[in-house]
Amino acid sequence: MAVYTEISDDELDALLDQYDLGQALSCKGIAEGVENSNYLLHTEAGYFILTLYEKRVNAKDLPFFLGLMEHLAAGGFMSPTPITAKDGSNLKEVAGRPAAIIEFLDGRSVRRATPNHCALLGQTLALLHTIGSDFKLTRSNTLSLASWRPLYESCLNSNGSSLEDDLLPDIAAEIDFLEKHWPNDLPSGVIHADLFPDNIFFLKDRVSGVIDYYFACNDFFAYDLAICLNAWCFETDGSFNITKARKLLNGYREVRAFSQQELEFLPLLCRGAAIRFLLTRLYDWLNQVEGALVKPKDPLEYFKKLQFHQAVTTVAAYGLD
Ligand SMILES: Nc1ncnc2c1ncn2[C@@H]1O[C@H](COP(=O)(O)OP(=O)(O)O)[C@@H](O)[C@H]1O
Ligand SMILES: N[C@@H](CCOP(=O)(O)O)C(=O)O
Repeated sequence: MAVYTEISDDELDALLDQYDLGQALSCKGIAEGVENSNYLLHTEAGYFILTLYEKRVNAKDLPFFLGLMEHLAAGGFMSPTPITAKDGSNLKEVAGRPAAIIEFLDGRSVRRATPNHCALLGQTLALLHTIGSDFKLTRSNTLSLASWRPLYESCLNSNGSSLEDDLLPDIAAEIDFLEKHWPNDLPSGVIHADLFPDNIFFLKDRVSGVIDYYFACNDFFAYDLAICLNAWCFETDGSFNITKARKLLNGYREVRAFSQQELEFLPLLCRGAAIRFLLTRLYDWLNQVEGALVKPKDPLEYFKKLQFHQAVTTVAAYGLD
């Protein structure tokens, strides 16, 4: 359960006094997520998500994240909208943390994605890129290439286990490689940057919600695809499911066409996406927050994904001709 910050009844009442949502009927910590504290808030006006922003979220980025959610929803995308308080703002403070109340979306994330879910994911991602393209605010990707070496170095300085130590030379070599070969001119715009299966809700055969915009930024569209290939197209035994990859990529290009260059760079972008999640997971593994109700994610899973992409030479490995 990701709850780093507890809120008292008085703090909750004081927050709700600032909204037109009536009194709180219940407020329960949510048993998913790793980044922020999330509560399922039930008030006289209905159900909402109360999010308290934690360590990785810089308060100065919140207008970008909350504004993006509003922009996407206004464009017909299935993003929740932040709720506006009586004073017109959508950002408040609770228990010393920045906080927002967000529209609750129906639907469920899938535990075992099928190829059909991957096709819907591809269409949805391309829709997000298209609708997001005229969003006026910008935010650079603070977890891209430039951040990987400092993140790696901070892992070196932690007291890790011998298992992590064994990986470190390979990670260093990979960062060297990525620094030499990372592209600097691919089609770019607003990307989600964390579109894992827990961040999409489905209702029957359609996508009913896309949540968790707290890594969203401006970066290569194809990097977002690389993140999704990693998060959705490997099975629990570590094998790569080429059918899911093909469905994801074909679903995407039904809505937005790839350039030849994007396809050529896809294997490299997948390596970068694997290093990004490997490093943040490793960092979190080595720096667990005492007393927090959260289950850290496995960094090794992303080391194995990295090894798969290191052996890829063309997009044929991802199911494309
Ligand atoms: N708008 C929403 N509607 C319904 N449930 C939500 C919504 N936002 C978050 N949740 C629930 O809260 C969980 C954690 O949210 P998430 O944004 O992924 O947290 P974190 O930022 O910590 O990763 C989700 O898995 C989902 O169960
Ligand atoms: N998706 C990341 C961790 C961030 O999790 P989320 O709860 O914000 O989706 C990972 O798997 O490492």
